[in-house]
Amino acid sequence: MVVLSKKVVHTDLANFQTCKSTTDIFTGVPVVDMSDAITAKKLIVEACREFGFFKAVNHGISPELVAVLESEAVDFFALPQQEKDRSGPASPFGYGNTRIGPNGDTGWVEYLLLSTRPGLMLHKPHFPAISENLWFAAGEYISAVAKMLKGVLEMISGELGIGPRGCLSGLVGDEKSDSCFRLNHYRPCPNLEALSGWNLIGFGEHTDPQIMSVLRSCNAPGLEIRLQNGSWASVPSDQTSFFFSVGDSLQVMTNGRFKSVKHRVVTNCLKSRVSMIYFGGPPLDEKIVPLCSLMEEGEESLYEEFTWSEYKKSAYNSNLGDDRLKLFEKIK
Ligand SMILES: C=C1C[C@]23C[C@@]1(O)CC[C@H]2[C@@]12CC[C@H](O)[C@@](C)(C(=O)O1)[C@H]2[C@@H]3C(=O)O
Ligand SMILES: O=C(O)CCC(=O)C(=O)O
Ligand SMILES: [Fe+2]
Repeated sequence: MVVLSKKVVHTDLANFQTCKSTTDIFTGVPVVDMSDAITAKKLIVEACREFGFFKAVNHGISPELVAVLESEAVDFFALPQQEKDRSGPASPFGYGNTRIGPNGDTGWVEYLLLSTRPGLMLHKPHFPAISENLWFAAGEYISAVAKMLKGVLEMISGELGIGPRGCLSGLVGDEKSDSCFRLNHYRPCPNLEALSGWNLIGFGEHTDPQIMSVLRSCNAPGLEIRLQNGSWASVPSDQTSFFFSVGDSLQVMTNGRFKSVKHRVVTNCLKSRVSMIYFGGPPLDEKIVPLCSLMEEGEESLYEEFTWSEYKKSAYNSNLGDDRLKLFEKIK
């Protein structure tokens, strides 16, 4: 048995944030059956208004496609540290280990962050540790998930009665879209919980800056979302489903009708967790403004006008947990 002394906890793990352990499993995550399109679009809009988050089942994505990518990801993270480091440090793309972003954020996580923009995705020589099989599996997975996300955005615009067709879905999954893809690996962590009642943070609280993110993880717990009442809710893992989160850009495009969801990952001392997230972002020069067909008469934008490129730049100057939209709110 490995005994972890208090001293080790204080020295080796001092750079990582912790949070008070919660044992409650949240049972209120909205579940959307994608095979019933009429009901699905209503539920999606309701969920985006209330939680900025929902789980999609019967989504039609091949489990084999997902399993192959997961297995390639597991093999990648099992490589010797030196080998993985040859594809890093992430800046922002590439292999990263415990450092998140450029401004000193840390987490108990190692990851691979890739751009899905054709030119950047193909910059394989920069990432020598990524095998042909992993590139291929990631490419197939990204195409399938981007298509699913486009479908969800179509449903949202249909349900909200906004047009023209493709005004939302046309922004993601296109050649010019600035989307990215991330594989995260949370190693099992020292059992801090037993020692102190606190857990290590794998990925600190934040909102995603893009339009919508699509997350799939293996059957290991850890993802938490912040509810409107301010409490943290632990999302039960489900490796057969996809979790959709509203990002800051969609909050602006709906003029605050949808709220980007704060989320974080808390580590687990027993199971390692592998997650794969597709962040659907718009083209760099796209203006992020409320969709005019959604605005009621006399309604004003809550935000100053900005492009995705400006927002991204500002995001990369911020820390993970910052309220990034605050800088762009109109002062009343
Ligand atoms: C600390 C940071 C990491 C991040 C860029 C940032 O400066 C603030 C936003 C972070 C985030 C969160 C969602 C995604 O994981 C991500 C890729 C993104 O687009 O914004 C990360 C950025 C990152 O890890 O590079
Ligand atoms: O790994 C996860 O489950 C979530 C990570 C996340 O929120 C992110 O990478 O932006
Ligand atoms: Fe996130």
